[in-house]
Order: sequence, then C-alpha cells, then structure tokens
Amino acid sequence: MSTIKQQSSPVVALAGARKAFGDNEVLRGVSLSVDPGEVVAVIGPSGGGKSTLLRCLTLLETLDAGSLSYGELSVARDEGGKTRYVKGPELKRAREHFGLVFQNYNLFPHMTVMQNITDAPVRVQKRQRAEVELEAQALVAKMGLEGCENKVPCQLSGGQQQRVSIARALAMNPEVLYFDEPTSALDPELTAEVLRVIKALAAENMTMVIVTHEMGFAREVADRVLFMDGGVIVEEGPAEQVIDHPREARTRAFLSHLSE
Ligand SMILES: Nc1ncnc2c1ncn2[C@@H]1O[C@H](COP(=O)(O)OP(=O)(O)OP(=O)(O)O)[C@@H](O)[C@H]1O
Repeated sequence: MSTIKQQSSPVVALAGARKAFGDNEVLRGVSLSVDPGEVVAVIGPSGGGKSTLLRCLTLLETLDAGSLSYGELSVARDEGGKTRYVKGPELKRAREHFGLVFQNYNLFPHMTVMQNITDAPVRVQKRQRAEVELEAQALVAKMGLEGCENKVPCQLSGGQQQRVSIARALAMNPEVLYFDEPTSALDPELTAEVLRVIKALAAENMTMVIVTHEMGFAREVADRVLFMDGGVIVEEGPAEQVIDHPREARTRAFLSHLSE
C-alpha cells in the first residue's frame, strides 16, 4: 500500500458513466477518480460491469453518457446526456496515459519477450531503439525474467507471460496501469509471483486500478476498494471497511460466498 499522497489533480476522472449493450444497462452512472500513486481494487460479482468499466476507461468501448478525462486532457465530454469523444491526435495522446494488462496476457505469439516489450515504444512512440532496449532490459530484471529475453510466449509459464505483459505495459511509461483479473488464468503458485510484482509496483507508488477476485490481495495492496454490482458502485472505501466490515447487504452477501 502506498503511503505518500501527493496533492495534485487526478490521473483519471470518470463521471456519470453509462453504457448499455442493447437493453442491457451495464454501467448505470459510475463515477471514479484516481489520484497519483493511488491503488484502487474493483471487486464484485460476475456480470456487475467491472470489465466494461475498464474497457470504457481504456477506450476499448465508448460511453453512451458521461465524461472521461486523463490529467488535463478531456477525452470525452457529456453533451446533454450523450458522450462526444476527441478525435485523431488527441485520442492518440489519450491512449498514452494508460496501460492495460489483460487476463489472458495478449502477447504477440511470434515475438520474443524483448520484441514484445520494445515493439510499441519503438513503433508507436517512435523512440530510439537502443534507449528502449536498455529500459526493457531493466524491466526484464525487475519482473524476474532474466534469461527469458529471447524466448517466445509459448516457451514461458503463464506467470512469466503475465509478467511480460506487465513489462510491456510499463515500457510505455503510463501514468496509470489497469489490470483486468490479472491472475484468474493462473495456478496458485504462478498467481503469487504476479501478485508480488504488482505489490512491488504499489510500493513504488505506481497508480493502478485492479479488477480482482483475490480478496487477500485487494486487502493488502489497495488504498481503496470499490464494490460493483448491477452497474453501480455499491460501496467504496478502505479494504478494512469494504472487505472486512461491509456496510451494504449486497457486499456482505457476495463476500460470504467467496473462499479466500
Ligand atoms: N461486448 C458486449 N456485448 C454485449 N454484452 C456485453 C458485452 N460486454 C459485456 N456485456 C455484458 O455486460 C454485463 C457486464 O459484463 P462485465 O464483463 O463488464 O462484468 P464483470 O463484472 O467484469 O464480470 P466478470 O467478473 O464475470 O468478468 C454482462 O451482462 C455481459 O454479458
């Protein structure tokens, strides 16, 4: 858990987010603001809208209504109950604010570990290859992946692949890193190594929003826990409150069905 809190504007701010798929209203007025260095865990039952929230925050889905900004950049504005997005170079700039780590790693299968990590900084950010490779080498070490540099994903364990995908996201120098159930495809021993890496990032004050079913991990790492159900944030606060002493009956009912 990060201890140093800075007084500055939020890294990301979402307000009044609404999203429906046909008749299915998946987000029904969600607001979320994340400060620099803050770690937010999002928990809740299946189908509650957690992944859709992340997909809207990362511009993989568009909001029907509501607004979204990254730092000073207003990415999407609510105009009379309908969301309008920035376009072209501004949209591209918006994408540079965040990184996303998926449940199933989403690595390029034909590329080596180093190529997976260096591809986007060189190709998208047009940075110098030599400088990017130096940084990538440091990320490989930080993720405990020494010796894997020239391997392709199918030669790695799931835990190693997920650590490559974290390194790949960090290589873009994002201001906030989003995780969508980063360990749900992993066996328990491989889960531990990925959680250790995320905890180390939290200790370095990396701003993160983590959708997770791991309650013990959420308790340890999160400054704030959001409980989402039915497309709304039902309860929000420190882990001691939301996980250990939930006030809301819906939160209590969900947690009582989980084994840690
Ligand atoms: N692209 C889509 N098209 C249609 N319906 C969708 C789409 N994406 C999500 N949904 C629906 O939105 C609802 C919320 O799904 P979402 O994946 O956001 O929930 P979740 O809380 O992340 O659940 P889980 O913990 O199971 O991943 C579900 O009813 C789902 O079927």
